Amino acid sequence: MNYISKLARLIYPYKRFFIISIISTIAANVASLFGPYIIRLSIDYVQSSRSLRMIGVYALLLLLAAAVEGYFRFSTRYFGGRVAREIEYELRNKLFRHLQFQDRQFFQSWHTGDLMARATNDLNAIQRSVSPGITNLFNTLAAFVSVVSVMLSISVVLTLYSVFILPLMSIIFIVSSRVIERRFEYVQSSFGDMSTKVQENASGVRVIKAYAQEDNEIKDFERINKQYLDASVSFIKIQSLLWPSMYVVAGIATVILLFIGGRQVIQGRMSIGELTQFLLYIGSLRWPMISIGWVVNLIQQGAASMNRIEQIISKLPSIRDEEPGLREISSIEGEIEFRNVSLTIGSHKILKNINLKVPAGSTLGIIGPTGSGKSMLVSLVPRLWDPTEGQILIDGINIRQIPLKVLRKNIGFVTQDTFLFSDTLKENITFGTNNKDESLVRWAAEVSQLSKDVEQFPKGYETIVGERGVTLSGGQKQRTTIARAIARDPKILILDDALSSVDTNTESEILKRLKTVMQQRTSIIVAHRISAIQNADQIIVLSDGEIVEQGKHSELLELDGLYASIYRRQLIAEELGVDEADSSVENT
Ligand SMILES: Nc1ncnc2c1ncn2[C@@H]1O[C@H](COP(=O)(O)OP(=O)(O)OP(=O)(O)O)[C@@H](O)[C@H]1O
Repeated sequence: MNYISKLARLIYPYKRFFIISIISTIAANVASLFGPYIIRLSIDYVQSSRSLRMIGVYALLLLLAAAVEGYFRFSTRYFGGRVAREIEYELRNKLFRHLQFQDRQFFQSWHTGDLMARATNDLNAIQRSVSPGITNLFNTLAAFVSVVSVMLSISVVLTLYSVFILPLMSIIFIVSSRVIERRFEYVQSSFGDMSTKVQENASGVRVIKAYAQEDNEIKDFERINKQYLDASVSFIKIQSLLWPSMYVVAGIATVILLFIGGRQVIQGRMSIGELTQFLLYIGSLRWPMISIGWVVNLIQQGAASMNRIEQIISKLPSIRDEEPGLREISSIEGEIEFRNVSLTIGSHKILKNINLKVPAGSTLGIIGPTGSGKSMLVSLVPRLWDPTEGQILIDGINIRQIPLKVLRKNIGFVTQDTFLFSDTLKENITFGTNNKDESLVRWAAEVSQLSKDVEQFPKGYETIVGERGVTLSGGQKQRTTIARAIARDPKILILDDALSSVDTNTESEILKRLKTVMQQRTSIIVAHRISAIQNADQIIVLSDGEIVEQGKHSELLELDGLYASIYRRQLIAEELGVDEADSSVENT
């Protein structure tokens, strides 16, 4: 579908405003015919009567014509602009909705800055293509029809000359708009690179400072900013060249018409007033003719931007509810089964033939060297990824048949990388639930052992945590995210290395409380420390994407394999008084 028909569909819901804008354009152009006509009358009057008596009347008429035209120009812009803004608003909401439902793979391949550029500059370009773009197209049409018909009534010869010269302006604009378009696209993509850089620097400021990389970052930013500057300069260069060339063409047109028209006046075939009126009409056609090219340019920019927006909007998330087969399920019990599950990304086999059953209400512990696939395995349960082979069942139902909303509503997932919103602690804890009760917040914070820290905060749960929680310690952030997961009252709780930043005492306090809370629920705990999972009903040891050992703590110790060796190392580390949990797993 071409861009104009896409725009027509977008404009349709606001057709009333759009039609008012078009009618106003026509009215404004008709009103604009009166000014030159009144001037002609006044010139001819002065010339023939040699008196200024009627000039006051003509001046008043001129003012009246200008006021009427002004009113309709306002109405054209207001209603046209309103339609364009409404369309921009709709598209921005649509874009945001789409982004919300995209999967992780999508965000891996798109940079934030690029997405930001699309949500701002590109939507703005689409808006401008409607108004002043499309509205100006109607203005040109109305101006051309009304002015040329009056010009014809004054002098056919002069009109024919004008009709040949004036389109030159549009042609120059259209030819150069191709170059403008290319340069504009480059400006847009440079802007995207620059936004990405600023955004990454703002969120990664701690790392940059810790590695003393400020100078390098500044240099790198200056390079990207320079690229943006160069792109913008080359864009404005061609744009600035354009206008003088337009005025040259307009000047030539006036000279030719003055010459031919002058001769007609001398020959008595035309009055001075008529020639003036004619020249004024030519002047008033200058902008509508130029604007044809400008409008083509705006529409091309809008079309390019629409393509960029559609690249996102048309992309269906690969993880979504798939009819048919979707079951009407409103709640789950929590039994989880992995059946021959494998996950391959690119050519990397991340999980290999996982078979595992976690009964409802039980606890599964997962341990294994770093990169062995623990996080990937647990992220399959809320369908953050889908397995490439095999299936995952909850209560015996393939999770692809469970509505995503129901599935995720029943899962409390504490991810490895803690993310907090720059809001209050209370809002962060109740993020996943509509229940904002103080008692719920206190209870969740008590279970996650955050409450004692909050007592020290002057504003308690109303404390703003700063962007991504910068004002909290790593352990406090982790415990806030645990509280957030518990506050949802989930049937399945997944802690992905969520106890790594708390000391072993706090860890055991949290686990003790969780045990009571999670009595009727299923828990999956991914950890590097054996202490976090040793009381689990079942433990699996992952290595290179495979389950290499499975059983209870005592059984795994008896097996004397990978698990037992991790355990021995951690015992030694504990005796030595160092927390070597992570390296023990890795070194094993
Ligand atoms: N988003 C991703 N895209 C592609 N590959 C990924 C992605 N995330 C992880 N991997 C790969 O999958 C493998 C398993 O990663 P995973 O995060 O599950 O390991 P892990 O056992 O949780 O490690 P750790 O203990 O360090 O958290 C790794 O080799 C990693 O490179």
